[in-house]
Amino acid sequence: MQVSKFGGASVKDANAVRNLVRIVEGLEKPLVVVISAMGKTTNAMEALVESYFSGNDAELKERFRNIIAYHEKIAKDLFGEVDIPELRPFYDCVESLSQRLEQQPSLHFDYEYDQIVSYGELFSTLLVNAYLKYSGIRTQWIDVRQILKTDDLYRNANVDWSLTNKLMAEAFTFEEVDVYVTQGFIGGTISNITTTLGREGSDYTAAIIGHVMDAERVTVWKDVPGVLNADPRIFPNAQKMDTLSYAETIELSYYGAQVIHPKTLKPLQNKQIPLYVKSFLNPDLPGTIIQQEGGNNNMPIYILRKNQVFLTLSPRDFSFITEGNLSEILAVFNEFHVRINLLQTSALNFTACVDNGRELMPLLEKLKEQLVVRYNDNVELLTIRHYTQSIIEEKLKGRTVIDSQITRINARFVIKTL
Ligand SMILES: Nc1ncnc2c1ncn2[C@@H]1O[C@H](COP(=O)(O)OP(=O)(O)O)[C@@H](O)[C@H]1O
Ligand SMILES: N[C@@H](CC(=O)OP(=O)(O)O)C(=O)O
Repeated sequence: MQVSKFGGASVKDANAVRNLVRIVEGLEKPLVVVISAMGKTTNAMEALVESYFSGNDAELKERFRNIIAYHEKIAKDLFGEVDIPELRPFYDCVESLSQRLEQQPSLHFDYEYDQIVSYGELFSTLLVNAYLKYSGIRTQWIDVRQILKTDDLYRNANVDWSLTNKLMAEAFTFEEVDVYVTQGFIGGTISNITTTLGREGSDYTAAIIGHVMDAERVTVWKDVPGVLNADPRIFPNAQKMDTLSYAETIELSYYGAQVIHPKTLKPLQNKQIPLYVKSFLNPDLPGTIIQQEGGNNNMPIYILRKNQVFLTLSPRDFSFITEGNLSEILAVFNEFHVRINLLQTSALNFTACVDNGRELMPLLEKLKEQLVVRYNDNVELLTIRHYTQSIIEEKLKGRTVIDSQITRINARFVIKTL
């Protein structure tokens, strides 16, 4: 069997869904199709959670209406009308979200987040499944929360592999079914409480299913021709790489190349399942193949992480940074779920480049209890893999460098945002 994952951009409107159906028609069966929320729905869902949590009722209602109207328009464009039995499951799901939003939130933000944001994937899979069926494909919709089991670390849940193995093998039998349609990004605890796997986690879901079901291959369908040596939105001359090793790809995603979620590679590498990154705009093109032995090219690769904050922490009493206080500082970052993208230490300073998210301010408050905290926001982190001196000079021309870290393969620079 195979697994194909379609991200938000590939289901952003009715034409995109029709294109997905054409691709699915052409793919070898049996097949599991993993789908993300439509377009930018997860961002809209996050905004909905903010309104819900802050108790802003007017804003909540407005945001809810907009999300439903967006999905309804896609349904209307696909089916011509919305009052049809095929769309019943979708409307039941809308009703269930509406009822949840009527209730008072608990005090647990991450829990509430997962319960609400997960509707993005439920809506998209219900609509796409209805349209695949309507187009004559033998599909079945699967609620992934019943078979992808996790712990209850909301917003960043960990997979329970043995339970997931058992439940997926029981669910994906392919009896009178050619294509299962299921959700990326979300899972469920053993008590059936919804969890999520971390933003952009649908690639990871495809890899989990591929691993558990011993898939021949996993394909992620993107709006780019494959993995490029840079983000084409930032570096327009970016070139596609035909093959990559798992190891090189995991490095790229670790440093922040948005195209693949970093957790995706391990489940595939462990079973030597090839990962294809292909364009849903040009499905006949070969894309990038990621497997054990990738191409042996040393093409320079550029990864720019935007919206970073550069932190400098120093002990209050001039005591120097030791292994002991280092481990305490790192434990605080871990506790607040703030990922360190670049780390350096000196006698008196601990410096780190981190994402500028909602967890940052509470983290800084906690660190200030023990340390002097200084920070510089509005910075970016540029990583150049397989660099040369002339490439560094070219890319840093006119930029203010705040910090740098150079190893044999990577040159990394914290630079001021232009
Ligand atoms: N090295 C890269 N190669 C290809 N695309 C990249 C790279 N780095 C960043 N991107 C961006 O990743 C986007 C695709 O990934 P993503 O938005 O996560 O897709 P999806 O939401 O469909 O899974 C592209 O539109 C591209 O702008
Ligand atoms: N919808 C989720 C999961 C995801 O992976 O989406 P996409 O495949 O569109 O990046 C998110 O936006 O985080």
